[in-house]
Amino acid sequence: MSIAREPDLKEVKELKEVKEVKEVKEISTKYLNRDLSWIEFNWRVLEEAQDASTPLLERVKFLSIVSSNLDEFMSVRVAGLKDQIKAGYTKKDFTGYTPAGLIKRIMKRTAKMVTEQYKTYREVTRLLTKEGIVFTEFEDLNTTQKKAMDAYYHDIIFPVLTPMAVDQSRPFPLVHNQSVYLAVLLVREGDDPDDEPYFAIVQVPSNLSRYIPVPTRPNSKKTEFILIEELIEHHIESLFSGYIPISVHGFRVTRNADLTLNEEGAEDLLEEIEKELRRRRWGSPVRLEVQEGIHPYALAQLQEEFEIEEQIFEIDGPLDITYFMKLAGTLNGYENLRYPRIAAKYPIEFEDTTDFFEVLKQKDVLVHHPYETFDAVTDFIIHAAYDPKVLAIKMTLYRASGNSPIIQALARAAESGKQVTVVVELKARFDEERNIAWARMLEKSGCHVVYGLVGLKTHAKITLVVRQEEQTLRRYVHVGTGNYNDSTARLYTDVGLFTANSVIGEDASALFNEITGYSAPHDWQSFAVAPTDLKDKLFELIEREAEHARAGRPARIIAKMNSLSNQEMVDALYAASQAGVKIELIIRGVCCLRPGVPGISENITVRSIVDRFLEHSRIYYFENGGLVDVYLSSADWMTRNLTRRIELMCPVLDPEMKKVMIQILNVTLHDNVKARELMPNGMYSRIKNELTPYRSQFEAMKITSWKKLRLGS
Ligand SMILES: Nc1ncnc2c1ncn2[C@@H]1O[C@H](COP(=O)(O)OP(=O)(O)OP(=O)(O)O)[C@@H](O)[C@H]1O
Repeated sequence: MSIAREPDLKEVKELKEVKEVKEVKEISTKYLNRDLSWIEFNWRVLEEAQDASTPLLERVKFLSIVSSNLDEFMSVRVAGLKDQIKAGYTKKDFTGYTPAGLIKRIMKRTAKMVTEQYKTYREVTRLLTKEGIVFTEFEDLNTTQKKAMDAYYHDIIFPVLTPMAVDQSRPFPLVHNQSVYLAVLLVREGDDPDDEPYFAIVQVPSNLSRYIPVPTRPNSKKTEFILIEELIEHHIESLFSGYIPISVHGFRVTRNADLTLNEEGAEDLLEEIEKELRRRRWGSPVRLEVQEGIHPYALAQLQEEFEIEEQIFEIDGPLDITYFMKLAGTLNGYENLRYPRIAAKYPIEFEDTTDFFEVLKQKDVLVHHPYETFDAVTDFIIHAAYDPKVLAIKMTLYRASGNSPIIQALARAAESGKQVTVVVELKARFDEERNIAWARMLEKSGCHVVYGLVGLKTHAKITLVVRQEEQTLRRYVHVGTGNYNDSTARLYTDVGLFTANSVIGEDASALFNEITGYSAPHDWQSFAVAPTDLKDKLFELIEREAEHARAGRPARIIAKMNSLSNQEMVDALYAASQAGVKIELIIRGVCCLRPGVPGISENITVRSIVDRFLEHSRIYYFENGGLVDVYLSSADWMTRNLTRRIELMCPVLDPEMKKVMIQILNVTLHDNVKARELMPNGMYSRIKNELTPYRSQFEAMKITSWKKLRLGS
């Protein structure tokens, strides 16, 4: 008979460790990690670049997107984790990772991704060569071409270059964020070549094109280019007379891009942001990319300067291939290597009229971009700006295009005496500078420019037009899931609702009053707004489905968004799944929910579509026992959207337009070509079924009118 005894100290420790490991396992089997999930998203983008059925110049674009996505990920997410490590933070997140553990996993997976990306780069450039688009090395040019490139170097490049020596008297110069540099090792003429080399860096001018067109060879149809760094490298001696270059390799540093704003203490937010933007250029280094084969001495110099030991990528190809986007966009001809131009339709409701207001008095209009043109939105705002009966226009601006016709219309409206209020989000990441310029320009033309609420980003996309009609004032509203940006609206899928519904109009007024004034949180009639009540409203809607399921009534949730990473939202969905609700999630990017786990999430499926257009619309469907509710929203189900931003969820009340929203979801759910399903292990796999191939974005382009479409559910 064994006698029970207290475990000794060693055993207690072991037991504790086992328990901890078990807990971590339990936690990590329940949730997927946000950053690792993001990496899987970027792999899907890379797969578009690898897909032989993607037109060649589109593959070139996808390669560029992989790079720019990775740049942002490093400068924001990895930078954040490094900050946490520096601050001694060792707690695990809800997916079971400590910052140090997570960074290790991230590095392993991204290193593999970059290797794969450059393999694809080589394949794509090989295919481009076959099509007559050639990146040439200097040595392969003919005499005439060499002469032309010599002249280009001496006349255009050389005058702007600055060789920067690094020695005892000249410390390492400040290296710009994400700019390509050359690291040069030299020996003095006449010195022993085995002496310690001299070290210098040269910035590749970022205001000159990365690729330089080379004159065409006789009787050739080829379009040839040479990379600017190749030209500089070839002429490197011109910068160091009396010295012999022994090695030249590119490098690039990515810095922490987070703004640390003191919004409370800032007297002028605009100036505070400008100041921070200047500081951001010198944020701490988070990643070092070097060209493969870099001399160990040069690498050691860089490592020491940037204090980077782990986040180093050796690149077998040109650094920073984001220039591929511009190249693919500006190459003349080669239409056979691109997706055919999309013939975006004008929404039929507005087709035969110039009076938007008259149409909207009769019914709501829902538009689906880019299949229906964003011109309808721009025209609506221009129409409002010129309409003598319009008294006021209020609008939020998060990211506008370079030469935005909407901004011009707002300025014109203010100049003609209308009350124009624009909530410009100065903190929209990477668009801060542009937004500051807009804000100044709009202010000059007489608009009331508001920067939103302290500590919150205004991410809601809404326009309110107030119009004098006979004896009454009528409100017209546009609410969207995408930015008021006519350029990205051609590439991103989004929905927008135009309505004269008075309930929505009153809520829109109240929302602007909350943002621009001192109004207390509102009792919304139709909206749900973050950070005050959107999350609770979503919980309520999810729980209502669970109630329906428990009572045996029809219960189903379909939610389309870009990312799902808020733990409480994931838990709410798990609970609904366990109550028997059928949940279909269409999530393009990050998803922390692990679907298909028995007892936790077996009623949940998650699919992701990465295709020609960036899936961007946020649409939420609740079956509600048969009395379906459908919403559009600016918010993803991420903590930042639900707690640190002003976000909006608006119901689609018009029954016809509700049907349109459901059709959009149906079309998306039918995809069995570009859709991938998230597996319980966190990996994505292409949907395999016996049905006829159905590529939702291509089918959507064929739809002449979303209003007339009927699909089975
Ligand atoms: N077809 C595509 N597939 C995948 N990624 C794409 C595609 N087109 C563009 N992108 C990338 O998507 C990024 C924008 O995605 P994101 O969801 O962050 O948009 P956003 O407008 O910033 O979103 P938000 O509404 O949250 O502000 C771009 O920077 C671009 O690199």
